[in-house]
Amino acid sequence: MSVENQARAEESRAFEADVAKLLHLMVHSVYSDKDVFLRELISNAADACEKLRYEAIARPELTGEDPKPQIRIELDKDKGLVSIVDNGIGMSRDEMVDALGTIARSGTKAFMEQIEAARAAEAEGTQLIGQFGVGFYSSFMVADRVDVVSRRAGTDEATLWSSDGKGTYSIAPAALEDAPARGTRVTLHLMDDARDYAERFTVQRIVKAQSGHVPVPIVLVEAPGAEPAEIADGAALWTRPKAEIKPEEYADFYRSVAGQFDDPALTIHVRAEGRQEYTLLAFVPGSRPLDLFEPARKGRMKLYVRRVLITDEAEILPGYLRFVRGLIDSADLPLNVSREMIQESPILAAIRKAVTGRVLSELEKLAGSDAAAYEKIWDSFGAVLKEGLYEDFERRDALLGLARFKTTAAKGGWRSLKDYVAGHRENQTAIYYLAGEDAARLDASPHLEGFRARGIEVLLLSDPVDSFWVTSALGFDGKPFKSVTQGAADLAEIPLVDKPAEASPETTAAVAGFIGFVKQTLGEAVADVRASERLTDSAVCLVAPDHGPDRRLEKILAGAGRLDATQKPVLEVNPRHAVVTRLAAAREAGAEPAFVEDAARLLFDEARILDGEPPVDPRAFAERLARVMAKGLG
Ligand SMILES: Nc1ncnc2c1ncn2[C@@H]1O[C@H](COP(=O)(O)OP(=O)(O)OP(=O)(O)O)[C@@H](O)[C@H]1O
Repeated sequence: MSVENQARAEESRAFEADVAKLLHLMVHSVYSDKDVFLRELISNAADACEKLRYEAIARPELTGEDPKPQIRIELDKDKGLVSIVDNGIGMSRDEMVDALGTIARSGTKAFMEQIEAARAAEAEGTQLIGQFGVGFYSSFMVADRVDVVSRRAGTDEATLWSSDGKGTYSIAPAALEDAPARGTRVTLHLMDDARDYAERFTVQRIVKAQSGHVPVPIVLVEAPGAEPAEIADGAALWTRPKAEIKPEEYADFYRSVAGQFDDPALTIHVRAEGRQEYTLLAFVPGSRPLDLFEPARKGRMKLYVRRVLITDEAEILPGYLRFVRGLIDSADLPLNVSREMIQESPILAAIRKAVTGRVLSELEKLAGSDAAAYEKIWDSFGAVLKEGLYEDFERRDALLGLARFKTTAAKGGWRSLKDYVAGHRENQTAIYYLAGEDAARLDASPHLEGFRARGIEVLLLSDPVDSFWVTSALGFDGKPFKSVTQGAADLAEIPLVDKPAEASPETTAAVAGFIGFVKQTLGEAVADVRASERLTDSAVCLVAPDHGPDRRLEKILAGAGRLDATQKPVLEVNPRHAVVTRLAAAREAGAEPAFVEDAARLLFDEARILDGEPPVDPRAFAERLARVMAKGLG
């Protein structure tokens, strides 16, 4: 043996820091339902079989005389052992070090953060945590030692990985007679309180409930030397006729394919014939997966070609549908070319298009038939779907039709644009919106006063993505989107709800003079100062100039360094407000100019504060306020 090989022969290694942390959490278990470890190991075994099925197309010698994929669960009650054995692709020594000593999956990192946050807050985190699968490491919830022996297909080397989950693992060559002829054996040395998992009935129950539909047959060997008995037939669920599949079967399959624990909110199972022939089995999850807002925005759809798994992260659906889980099985794609070539095939491009359209039309159908179920989906995934409004020009109208909004009239519920337009006021020419941080705060914004007084509904847009699409969308049903914080509000044509229609009272000469004075005083700080049409109760507010970007969008762009200088705002003054009319009258009557100037600057700062910004100069603001109050007290 060479020196180098000797050094590689047996080693003890420390887990990557994140793995150690995850293992610690696993052992001091956060899961109430420990059964999940079996599902995770079976799913890894099935993936390994499917990977081999694919590699064997180009290299049939890899499967040799044992072409039929199989997962075997072996129990040894006396010794407290349970083993999951597969004849899949197997792992080389290096692959084992990579796969079983690090965390590759982004969802797992998010999962850990979630647990830690829940623990820090001493919150009831387990409910939430129980919704996510965490892979191989979950074995350590039930085992105090895990041995993995693996032999990669087509090689004559086997490796043994072993760990007690306490910070280190060992890795060493294994004798071929101790390893499967091909594939992997994972052996769990069960903890005393987990010995039940070596019982036939327990295992059968769990497999039936969680893994009955994995596309690889599963056999059970209930004791050393016993005859293997099939407990799952490995028939791919999606190849069966829809009418024969029960909702529970779909739900089980969804859980195993999506790694979720809930029920799907929507199941789509279609067999397309004609120009492209494929089967789509897709699910909208019942709750948000943890990696939903990962910057990579990766989808998790599996791509099969005639039941051979090509990849489990195929880019089949656009980024804004990344929450949809499931698979496509195509009959037309070529199998004997590389994965990359399959993914670049024009046939797949056509399938992508058709499948995206199909998912959207199924969502629309649900919105029509069961509004409450659809709104629940919107609650979870609306913010993601809205990304499509600026990314997918072709489907923008369909997406606008699917969109739901909080509005000033919706009383906490959701409104569609169709309903908004149907309820529009006489002479109303636009769909009005207000964008900002949270819907409740938006609802209290002074900009809405004039709209409320006229019974005009305003969309309250509080998702970060809103400011992006709303400025590029052309409109809906012929009506443009218009921000209530932008430009002059031409509301004069729309009658007030409570009072008889009347023109706004003439701005008196004194008020006009005062507004001119404010403008002169503020000078370069504002683009303009004008009498407001939109205010009824508040004295002042800030708006964007007629042709400038919405003020919130402007803040986002400036924050991201994509806008050099922000535009100056327009200060709108309510000519009917008591403070304004009395200040105007006082000025006419010869009040001290310094006092009126203080008041003018205070009004500007008041408008900034209402917009969530600090006064221009907090110290000067405090001094002015003190002077004006002192004067008020006589
Ligand atoms: N039975 C097995 N055969 C071959 N490789 C395996 C087997 N079990 C685990 N692995 C390897 O170990 C890796 C880590 O497994 P783990 O269950 O932690 O996450 P994962 O399977 O990648 O994630 P997911 O469960 O989301 O697919 C796998 O990606 C795979 O490369």
